[in-house]
Amino acid sequence: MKIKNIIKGLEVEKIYGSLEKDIKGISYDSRKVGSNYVFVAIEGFESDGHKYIDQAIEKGATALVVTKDIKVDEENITVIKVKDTRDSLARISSNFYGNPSEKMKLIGVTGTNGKTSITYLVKSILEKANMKIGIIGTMGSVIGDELFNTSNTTPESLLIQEYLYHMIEEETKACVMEVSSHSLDLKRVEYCNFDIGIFTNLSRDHLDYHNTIENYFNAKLKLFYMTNKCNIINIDDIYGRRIVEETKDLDISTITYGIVEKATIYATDIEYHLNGVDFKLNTPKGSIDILFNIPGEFSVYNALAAASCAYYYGIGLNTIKEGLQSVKGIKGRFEIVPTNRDFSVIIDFAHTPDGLEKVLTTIRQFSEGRVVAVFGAGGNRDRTKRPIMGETVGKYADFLIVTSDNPRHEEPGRIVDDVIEGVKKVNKNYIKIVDRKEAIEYAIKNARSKDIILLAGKGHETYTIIGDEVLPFDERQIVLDILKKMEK
Ligand SMILES: CC(=O)N[C@H]1[C@@H](OP(=O)(O)OP(=O)(O)OC[C@H]2O[C@@H](n3ccc(=O)[nH]c3=O)[C@H](O)[C@@H]2O)O[C@H](CO)[C@@H](O)[C@@H]1O[C@H](C)C(=O)N[C@@H](C)C(=O)N[C@H](CCC(=O)O)C(=O)O
Ligand SMILES: Nc1ncnc2c1ncn2[C@@H]1O[C@H](COP(=O)(O)OP(=O)(O)OP(=O)(O)O)[C@@H](O)[C@H]1O
Repeated sequence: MKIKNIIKGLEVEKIYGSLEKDIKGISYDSRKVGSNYVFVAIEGFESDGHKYIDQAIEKGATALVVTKDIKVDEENITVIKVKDTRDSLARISSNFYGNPSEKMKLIGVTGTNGKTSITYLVKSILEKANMKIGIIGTMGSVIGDELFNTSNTTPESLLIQEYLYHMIEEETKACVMEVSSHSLDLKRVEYCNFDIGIFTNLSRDHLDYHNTIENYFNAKLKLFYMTNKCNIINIDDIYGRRIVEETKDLDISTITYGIVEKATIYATDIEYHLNGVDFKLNTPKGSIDILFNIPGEFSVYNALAAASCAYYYGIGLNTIKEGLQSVKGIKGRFEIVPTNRDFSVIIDFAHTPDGLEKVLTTIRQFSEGRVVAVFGAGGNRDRTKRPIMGETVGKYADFLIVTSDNPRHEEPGRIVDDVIEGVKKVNKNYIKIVDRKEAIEYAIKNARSKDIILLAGKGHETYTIIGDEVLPFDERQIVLDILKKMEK
């Protein structure tokens, strides 16, 4: 594609050199530049892409997108100066891949908790309506029948556009994408043509990045100004109500969902049990009973969000029911590990104070024995939430084993101590076992009849991150190995 076509719609300050060159690819990482590429120099948090321009040229870049004045051989290298290279990366990536989001139904899901769960529920319902669906999110990206692992929940704009392009090639009709607050702030989803935006909830998280809850909220709010057709909002959440208020003059539809406040789509007759939750799904076009296989009130909210999306697309109640009921579980979300013992083990991805509260209150509803929590907090991520997580778990669990969870570059024992600060305020029944495998072993070896052991934080992850190393760590397998060892 010619440079002049790639830069269509780009807000350009200055251009040096020819726009007639053919471009074979785009990269914002000098190490990944190939022959006849555009290199986009980004001023990041750790480093500055402008420092790597020589390397990018050596590797074959023939065009540069920059924010700073630079000196290069203008005969051979085209230089495009812009105000914002993250925004420009999104624009040129979308152009390069033929603006794929305009050729499909794109659904964005944002909020602190529930994003991944909702993407899988939406996929299940739309598939029952015979639509081929792609996913972009924490558990990787689903394109056709393949799963591609990504390190971010919402990848960089270049990768998003590339994935959407491949989805179109696979004749995918819709894509449901988790939209993190970081991605909204860092313009990864700019120029994505969203049909629908879904808001789940907002609670304390990522303050290492956003500093204040208000900034965090404002980042999320951006999505609801980007959608073209419909915003789907959890009206029981205080921030959900703010989004409805702030966007009320936009020329798009709003569907609210909830259990408490008056909503367009709502649940009644809710009956909770350990293996799921039954409820009546009410819509302006009628009601239907749902037997949902993931327990907890939070699951009702996730199901309502997915049902609202399907409802907007005119999918009938019976198909919505079929789609919701055919989800037997989502990996690492309230996943019950089969132990064949008189105690239970549940793996759950809860890693925020709110997520932990939701999963523990759900367990509390059915527990006949003790609730034992094995959990920790991630390293190099929001430190302020650690004691709050500790206090939350301290409130709801009978016994706590505080351990590691992806320490990254931090000293694991110190992270555990940060969590224990909060635990101590409300509960004295805890121990510190920094090694997570040993912590799980302790919980299982000391389990009593009817105990429910919650392994919180890792969810679907089958690895642990220590320093820069990603080491195998599959809690399902670890539990089974410990049980086997105990049989000997
Ligand atoms: C804070 C943050 O989000 N940082 C993201 C950001 O990095 P950065 O801009 O700071 O990059 P940098 O290291 O300073 O480098 C600047 C530029 O120089 C380039 N470079 C660097 C070295 C070199 O040799 N050559 C070169 O060209 C880099 O490619 C980059 O373009 O841009 C990078 C490229 O897109 C992202 O990978 C990176 O995400 C990091 C890995 C990250 O961990 N982000 C987390 C916090 C995140 O985004 N999380 C959210 C939410 C998850 C949740 O909900 O829990 C997510 O969506 O995943
Ligand atoms: N609607 C919800 N409200 C509160 N907690 C929830 C909700 N849905 C799920 N959870 C809890 O949060 C955990 C993470 O759920 P999920 O992966 O769907 O959220 P997420 O927003 O995608 O999180 P992340 O972006 O960090 O992956 C679940 O394992 C569960 O404990």
